[in-house]
Amino acid sequence: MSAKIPATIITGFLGAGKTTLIRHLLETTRDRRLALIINEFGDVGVDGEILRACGVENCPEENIVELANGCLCCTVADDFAPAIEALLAHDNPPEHIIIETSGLALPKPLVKAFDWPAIRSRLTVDGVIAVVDGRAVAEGRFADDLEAIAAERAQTETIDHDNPLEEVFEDQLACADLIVLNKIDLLDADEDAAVMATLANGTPRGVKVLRARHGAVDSRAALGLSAAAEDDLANRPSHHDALDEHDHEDFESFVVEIAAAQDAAGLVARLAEVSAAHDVLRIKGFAEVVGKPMRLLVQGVGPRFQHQFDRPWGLGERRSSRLVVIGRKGLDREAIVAALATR
Ligand SMILES: Nc1nc2c(ncn2[C@@H]2O[C@H](COP(=O)(O)OP(=O)(O)OP(=O)(O)O)[C@@H](O)[C@H]2O)c(=O)[nH]1
Repeated sequence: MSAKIPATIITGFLGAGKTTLIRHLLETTRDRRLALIINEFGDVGVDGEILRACGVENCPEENIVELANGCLCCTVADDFAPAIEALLAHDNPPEHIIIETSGLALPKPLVKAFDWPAIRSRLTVDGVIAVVDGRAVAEGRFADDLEAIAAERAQTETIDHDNPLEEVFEDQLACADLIVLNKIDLLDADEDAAVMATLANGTPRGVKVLRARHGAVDSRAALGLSAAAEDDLANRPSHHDALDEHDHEDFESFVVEIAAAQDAAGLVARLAEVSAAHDVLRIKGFAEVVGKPMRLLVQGVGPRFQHQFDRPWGLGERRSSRLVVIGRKGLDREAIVAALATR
């Protein structure tokens, strides 16, 4: 039998920089044919679009698969396994598969899926990479007490689920074989040192941390870890170990279509305002700006927004402004839609 194909699972909280890291890996990995499986929360394929736009030779379009129906780990039989089958059936099957999980997904159930006979016989988890938003951690948004949690976890089977955001973040770190501390350009030296210390305390297995700006890590350090994570599940504690199925109900997303914006800066200011007022975690999508031949890519992570014109609208392409909004369960959808509709 031929050797198993390695798969790298990229996890990381919403907006941490997973897509940016993958883009960098696509552009800098020359020695093997890659495939991508992208799992997004919400049904606007923003990450898929960004990655397809790279147009790299060693990862042709037919090797980029988007699975937008819910979380990969819950749709293994229906979506994930068939997607793998299809990729491996290509004339030139990939030599390495990169899987981007949605920012709210727990990585461990996906690693477990590699234990399925049909997958296990052909693939192995080369490594789980957790991308960390350095700015968010510096602001104490996810990592105040990783050490305490690790200690508590060692003593008790389960921990009360009173903060799902932290749980997702901690599960991602606990499952990682490599941590990429991203967005260090947004940290001063003291913050950088503090975040590094927090991560060192919060990773039980002494996992290596690579620091990065815009996901720029050496692909030789990120791919080829040979971790065989599917054989090492016991060392990857999860808040959800006691549950058969994890719950996705803590978060929700919806897509909102708005009118063309008068100008890009105005649109972004409005989005930032709405995001802050309604405690939105993530907004991303493409928008039309009146009089502009190019479409605008808009990305917000909490209060920080970025925008750029990413490509011209195609001939005959319907110009629209569709944004996916992601937040904790209970988002005031009506109010958000109404606020975004205001010009
Ligand atoms: N300043 C700064 N911004 C970054 C860096 N890396 C990524 N970003 C920006 O952060 C935003 C989110 O990046 P993505 O790569 O889309 O993050 P993601 O983890 O794929 O997001 P989801 O798939 O929505 O969870 C984008 O606007 C990026 O341009 C970085 O190192 N520094």
